[in-house]
Amino acid sequence: MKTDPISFAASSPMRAAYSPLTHSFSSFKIGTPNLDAAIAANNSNFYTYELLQSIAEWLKKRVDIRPTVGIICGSGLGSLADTLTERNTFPYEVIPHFPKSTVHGHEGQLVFGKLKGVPVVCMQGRFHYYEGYPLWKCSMPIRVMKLIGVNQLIVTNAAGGLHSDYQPGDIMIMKDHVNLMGFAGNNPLQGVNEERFGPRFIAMNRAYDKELRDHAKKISKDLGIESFVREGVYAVLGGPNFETIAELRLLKTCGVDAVGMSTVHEVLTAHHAGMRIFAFSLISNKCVTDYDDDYEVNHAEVIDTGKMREPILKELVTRMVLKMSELENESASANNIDSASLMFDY
Ligand SMILES: O=P(O)(O)O[C@H]1O[C@H](CO)[C@@H](O)[C@H]1O
Ligand SMILES: Nc1nc2[nH]cnc2c(=O)[nH]1
Repeated sequence: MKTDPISFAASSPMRAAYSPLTHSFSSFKIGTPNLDAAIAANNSNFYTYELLQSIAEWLKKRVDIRPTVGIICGSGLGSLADTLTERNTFPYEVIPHFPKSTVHGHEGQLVFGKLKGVPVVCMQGRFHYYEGYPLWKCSMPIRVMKLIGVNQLIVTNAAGGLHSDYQPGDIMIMKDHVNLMGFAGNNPLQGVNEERFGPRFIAMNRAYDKELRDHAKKISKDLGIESFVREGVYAVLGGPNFETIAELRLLKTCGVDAVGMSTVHEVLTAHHAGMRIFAFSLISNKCVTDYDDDYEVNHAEVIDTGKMREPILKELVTRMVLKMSELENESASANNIDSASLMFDY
């Protein structure tokens, strides 16, 4: 049986309707006046598997490169995509059904190309909840990437440094997150589950791949940048305002090291789809937790820190992509050996 939202709604005696206003689903009994029209209108806001497949096919028809690694560029980090060769760029507004990027420092385009010969696809600009998009819409490109063949994802963001030792310009490898929006009942995986991507309930303790984190630490040593590479916990808030002092003090007592307004919805969607994930924050500003401190964070500073760290981040991401490609080749040949030995067993 198909499990996409529209066929589910059509086959269920109770029907689920999505409200774009509250970003929530509600159930109605069949026979409610105007229900079919309401369902059609509301569900047209939800991407079915088939619609996502059609977006992936649209892209595949226009580009020869078949990437297995995806990269999401955070605020001020879009230049990571400039390193790509054999580039093929699609502004979001030309891709069918894609939202538009509205934030300064997010170019708003999908870039296919090669990094030192490895095929990759880059989101040069992402979607945030505060732009007015529900989380499932913000993370839709991850599912499109999956359907194109991406199974490893590098997620980057700019974040405020809450940990007392963190300085602007530090790089924090994400080992975990606190999903504050999820605490409040807002999650990109809400609604009818699409089993073709992943199961209804997912464990999160291994979402941030340990092996990839270890490789990133090793690469940081090789690059001589280990003195400003940290490992920590990121918390997501809805934004667009930066945090109050009281909020930051609360988060600090909860073990949060860095604060941002993105990434978690993408990680949830990617992990649900079985992707291997490496994520890091560029600490773009300090978080003020002292009422006597007059410093005020601003978005321009966030972007400037990204520019300042551009060369080293490009190098880190390039080396991680090469490592991820190597790991994938190793696991592909291990699988071939496994299936060959199975053939002998029989
Ligand atoms: O998380 P990214 O997209 O890097 O951007 C971060 O920077 C912006 C605030 O300056 C917010 O969008 C925050 O989430
Ligand atoms: N929420 C939040 N997001 C950010 N993005 C960059 N800096 C910050 C910050 O201090 N707080």
